[in-house]
Amino acid sequence: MNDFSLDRSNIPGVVLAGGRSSRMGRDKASVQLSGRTLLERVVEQLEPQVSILAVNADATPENCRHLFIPDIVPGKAGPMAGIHAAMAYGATLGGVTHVVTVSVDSPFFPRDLVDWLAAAIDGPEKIAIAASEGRSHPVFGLWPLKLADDLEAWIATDEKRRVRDFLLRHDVTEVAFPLRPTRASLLDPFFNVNTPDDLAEAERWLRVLV
Ligand SMILES: Nc1nc2c(ncn2[C@@H]2O[C@H](COP(=O)(O)OP(=O)(O)OP(=O)(O)O)[C@@H](O)[C@H]2O)c(=O)[nH]1
Ligand SMILES: [Mg+2]
Repeated sequence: MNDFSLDRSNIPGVVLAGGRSSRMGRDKASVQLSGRTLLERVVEQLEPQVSILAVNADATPENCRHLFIPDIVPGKAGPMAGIHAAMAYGATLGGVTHVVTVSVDSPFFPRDLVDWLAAAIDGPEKIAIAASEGRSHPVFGLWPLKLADDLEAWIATDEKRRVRDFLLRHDVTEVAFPLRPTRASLLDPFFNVNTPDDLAEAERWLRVLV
């Protein structure tokens, strides 16, 4: 019998806001979507879902008013470096087993993200990852702190450091989220703002949200 029970009241949240933003051409965290930065929107969406919130990147984002945790692995090593920093941060807090991560460039992610990811955790080494429309979104995950050492070793040796390759090593559950009804068509809640065109599309979605 599995007697592990995740403490839902003690899940820290980390916004991954690093990377190159090469497709956007400027730092995505400080890009404005209808008068507010992507970082502010994502922080506001995550804050009520977690016990404490931190912002992570390889370098401090502009005008960041939140608790900031830098990547420990240097050199813009990719999202897994941010997830590693998030795990290390979780380990500095008492009684934490899992930490949740979200991406700074997905402003419409679900308000019940953490509840549903948490419901899928049935062991201290289980990872839960979000999915929609049959695709997984592994940057939206609930990560066991127990995997921090394995992740650190993997980052040091894996050349590509793809999130999906790390997941292949571990016990992972995908949690499928529904599309969000709007006044227009259905919105994928994990819609990702990578380019200036995506930003214009996000502005259009904002106008039809209900
Ligand atoms: N901490 C940290 N986060 C990262 C790093 N690289 C990407 N991310 C985050 O991972 C998520 C997915 O990033 P992408 O949109 O794939 O890539 P990007 O580097 O931000 O942008 P592109 O250069 O256009 O690919 C976002 O939340 C990024 O902020 C990194 O080196 N460190
Ligand atoms: Mg992206």
